[in-house]
Amino acid sequence: MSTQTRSRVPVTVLTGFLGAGKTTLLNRILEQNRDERIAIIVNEFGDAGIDQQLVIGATEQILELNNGCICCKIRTDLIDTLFGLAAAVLEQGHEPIDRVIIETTGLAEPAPVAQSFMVETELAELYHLDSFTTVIDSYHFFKQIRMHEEARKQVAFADHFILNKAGLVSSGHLEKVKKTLSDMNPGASMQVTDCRDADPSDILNRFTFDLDDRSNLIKESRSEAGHHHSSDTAAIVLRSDSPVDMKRFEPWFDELLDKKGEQMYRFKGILSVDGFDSRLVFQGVHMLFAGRAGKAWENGEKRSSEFVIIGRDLDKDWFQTRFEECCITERRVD
Ligand SMILES: Nc1nc2c(ncn2[C@@H]2O[C@H](COP(=O)(O)OP(=O)(O)OP(=O)(O)O)[C@@H](O)[C@H]2O)c(=O)[nH]1
Repeated sequence: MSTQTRSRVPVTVLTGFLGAGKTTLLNRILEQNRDERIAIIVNEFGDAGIDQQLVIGATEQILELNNGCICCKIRTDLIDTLFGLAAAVLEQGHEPIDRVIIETTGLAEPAPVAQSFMVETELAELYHLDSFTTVIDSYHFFKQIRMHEEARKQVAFADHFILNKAGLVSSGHLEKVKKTLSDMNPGASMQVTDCRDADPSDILNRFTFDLDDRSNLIKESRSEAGHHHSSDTAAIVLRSDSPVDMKRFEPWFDELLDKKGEQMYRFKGILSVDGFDSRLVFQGVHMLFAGRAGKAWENGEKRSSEFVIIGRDLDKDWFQTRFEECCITERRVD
């Protein structure tokens, strides 16, 4: 490793399809590396800032690049953010940061992130791309690579794979996932690790990413005439300031998973539930989901709910109407 390499700030990119386990892995790294000053850059698909609320233990400011995919119009925002971080240290005397971790949206193509470092030579003088770790949802893997070009590109671009959710699949299934990954990207290393227990030293300071090695993929991505997500993929955000009535929400949600689970690639919600003093946080991928009690509402704090769904053929008006029907807009007098 050259002296120049050591003096540059390492940048780790966490990619992986929607719901693969990137935020879980990021939280694990943050919990285990409390001594480091880590700048976190997250970006989300759609107009929703829920991810920021799901990242825990972050000591640093989370820089969010919203309203788009990192590979589309906001690539300039990423470059500006990285220059801004460096300027804060070099020109404004802020304490130096030890590393940057970028968590891309599950629908991001990774090539344009690397391209920023290739094109912006000044950026490459300040930062060193450490690795592109792609988190694999072992359970939904085959469905995702069959249906989504973005998932295939994330596999092709990785220099390291984390095979997550291995506990949800048989050993035979897991072997097939491994074989497919090494056929698709023979050079990348892989490990089977639950993101909740991952050892950050397996992911950070790998310095295995080689820009030259990926230059063909980067060129390919640039030469594609415009970049398109699977045309029917969209994010909808449902909001309400009225408390959610769980007696109405639960049956609707069950019906939703049953009838529209296939179309719902990813969903996350933070709800203000009638009669509960804490937020209800839930999230899922297709038909699999989990919920928990989140942060308590402060006295006098404005309570509201947000439910984000990324999927295909989603009729926003229908979802919003049905969601509002689950909320208590006025007290009924029995
Ligand atoms: N069973 C199981 N669930 C997991 C594991 N890792 C993560 N999850 C769950 O999978 C869901 C998605 O995890 P996230 O870490 O939010 O995934 P993500 O890749 O950040 O999702 P997006 O940012 O929406 O693309 C959450 O409900 C997690 O609790 C795992 O190893 N096993």
